[in-house]
Amino acid sequence: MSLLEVKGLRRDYGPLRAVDDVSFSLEAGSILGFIGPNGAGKSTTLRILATLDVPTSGEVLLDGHSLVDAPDRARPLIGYMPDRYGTYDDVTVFEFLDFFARAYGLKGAARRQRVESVMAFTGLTPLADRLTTALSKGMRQRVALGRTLLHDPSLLLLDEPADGLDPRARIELRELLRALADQGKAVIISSHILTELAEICDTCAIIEQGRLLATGKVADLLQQQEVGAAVTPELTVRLAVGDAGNAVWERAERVLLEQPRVTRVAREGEALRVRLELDAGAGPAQVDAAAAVLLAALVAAGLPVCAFSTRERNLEDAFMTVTKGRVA
Ligand SMILES: Nc1ncnc2c1ncn2[C@@H]1O[C@H](COP(=O)(O)OP(=O)(O)OP(=O)(O)O)[C@@H](O)[C@H]1O
Repeated sequence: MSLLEVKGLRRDYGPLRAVDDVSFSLEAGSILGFIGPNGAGKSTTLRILATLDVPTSGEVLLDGHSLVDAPDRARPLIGYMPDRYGTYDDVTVFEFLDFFARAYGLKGAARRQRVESVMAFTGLTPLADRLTTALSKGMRQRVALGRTLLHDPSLLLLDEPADGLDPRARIELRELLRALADQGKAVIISSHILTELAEICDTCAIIEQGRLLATGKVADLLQQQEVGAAVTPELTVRLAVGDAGNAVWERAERVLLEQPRVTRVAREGEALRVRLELDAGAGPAQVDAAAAVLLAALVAAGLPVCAFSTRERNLEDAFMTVTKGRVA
């Protein structure tokens, strides 16, 4: 049996079905990305998994304990970080974590040791005596993550933890989450920042309007979406235009739009983004062949191509295909 089993979860708010027949399972040591646009039902699902809300119907088993029938048994196994978390005024990082360690019933030397080990893991030790209100968002978020780790839970539920973090803090968060998974914890992380989840997660669940549209390993999800759906790779073309101006860019756009597989050309700063449409099931070889035709056409027209690259299909493309582009 998996560490977490979610079966037919539903949550109605009056006439609104916020979560609609959601089922998935999660193994210890793995990271699941929960992707969906605003209002998709991510927070509601995570709140139910955190035992802060009860489902209208369905069942959740955590290590065999029902979250619905025996939430008290399951709670010690859960660490939950909501999308909005606060800290207290006039409290240092150490005091904040120590306060929650007391709340978890840790005592004496064991408590101090636990707080110190959580601070060391999250890189907060040098900031132990800083007021939490004086920290950057990335550091405050680490304090919040540290708080969820104090009782050494088996399942971590992190609601949009990467939201508002700068790129460096995101990379550091990713490394922390990977280390936690390596310790055997199961992690669910929700986000609408798709590309970032692709690098963090082992598996992904795409949710929209309360329903799971696709679940699976990130690599399988990408491959599945390519089978049966038209493949729409993008190319980036840069021209050594210098001061010659718009005429050259416009000529390049015209040449590209005359090519059979090109569906869209857009100028983005000093580059052209070119969208191709290939037949269902097309692979990297077909993308390369189509790209070679375009490059030859540009060069034959005497255009000064200085860079030309294809973009790999990523999780964002899979998401757009699954949701049929209804959401951004
Ligand atoms: N307590 C509530 N009462 C009524 N409706 C609610 C309640 N909580 C959530 N909803 C509605 O349920 C739907 C799902 O909301 P939820 O917060 O789970 O989405 P989400 O995917 O987490 O989105 P976001 O990224 O915006 O937080 C939304 O339509 C929301 O308005």
